Amino acid sequence: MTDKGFVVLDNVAKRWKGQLGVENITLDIEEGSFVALLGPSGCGKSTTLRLIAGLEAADEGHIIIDGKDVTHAPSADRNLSMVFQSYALFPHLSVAENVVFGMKVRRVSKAERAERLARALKITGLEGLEARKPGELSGGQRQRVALARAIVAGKRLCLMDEPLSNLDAKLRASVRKDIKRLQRDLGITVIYVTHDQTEAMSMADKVVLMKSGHIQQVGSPADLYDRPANTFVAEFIGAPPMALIEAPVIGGAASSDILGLRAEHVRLAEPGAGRLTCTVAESEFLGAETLISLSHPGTTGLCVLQPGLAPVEVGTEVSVTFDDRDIHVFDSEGRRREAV
Ligand SMILES: Nc1ncnc2c1ncn2[C@@H]1O[C@H](COP(=O)(O)OP(=O)(O)OP(=O)(O)O)[C@@H](O)[C@H]1O
Repeated sequence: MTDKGFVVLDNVAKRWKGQLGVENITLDIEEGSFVALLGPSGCGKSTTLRLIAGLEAADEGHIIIDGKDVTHAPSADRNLSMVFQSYALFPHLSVAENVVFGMKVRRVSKAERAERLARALKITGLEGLEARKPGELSGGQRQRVALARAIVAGKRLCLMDEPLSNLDAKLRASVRKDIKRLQRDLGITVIYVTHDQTEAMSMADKVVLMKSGHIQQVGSPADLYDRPANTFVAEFIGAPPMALIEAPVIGGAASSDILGLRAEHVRLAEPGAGRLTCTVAESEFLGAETLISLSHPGTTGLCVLQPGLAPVEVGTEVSVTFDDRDIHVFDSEGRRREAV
């Protein structure tokens, strides 16, 4: 275990009546970084966040925040703020009252409240809206109020659980940028739960990808994309996900290895001149390019990207090729063969 990180989880586990929440969670989070907990529904993201927040008690392991063992400390003693997907705003209070509410409870002086409120409203672009009630705001504005409330708390650690999930795609993209900018400008540490890989990949310095209560890989977005630790990571990260191919399909020799290929590394070849002959299963025009999905026995998710609108008919045969250096190799258990 290292004691260097700002937030350290050492072999943390949580179970309910024997049912697994999370297990073997070991993390070392640097101060000032943006860490995304990513994974499919039920993988343990929220449980991990709630353990850090002190909303759940760990059954095993230790949680350290800013050098202090808080494993058994109540939430209020952990010196952090939280933002949830539900906004959790008081409907009968104005924007300003919602933002300063926590400070009032903590008996922060009136002058300081006013100063921190003005700063938070400016940072979140809510100036002029302070007298409105949450019901008179858009979803994005409400989410900004929740962010402003977390900012005025002035904590160095902010935990966010799917804060954008109630917003439409366009708003999500813009609030995503706001959150990232805020985190950078304020220099705070953010631990952010999401099931959306675009959100995690675009915002985080470090992504923690989870599955069934266990961490699969911790790394930068580029690490996860370029050097997935196993086939789960390979198929979870990237749109389209990495194609998986049984080794004998292209290798000739019988092997239980699984090979991975990203769409951008697959090229169309002259008929019969490529390494695989596949059938076009689907062709999707995405605007700048066309995503052509291919079917071939022993492969899943094989596809090729063509610039612009590619005139390829579903059901036709195409030959594809790729370079050996772009092939990822996983063993029969799905683990990456080279060190990650
Ligand atoms: N209070 C609880 N009692 C029993 N089991 C729970 C409880 N909270 C969570 N779990 C279980 O723990 C596992 C992890 O749940 P968790 O909510 O952390 O997942 P998640 O990745 O955040 O999922 P989602 O994206 O759907 O919110 C799940 O199997 C869930 O059913």
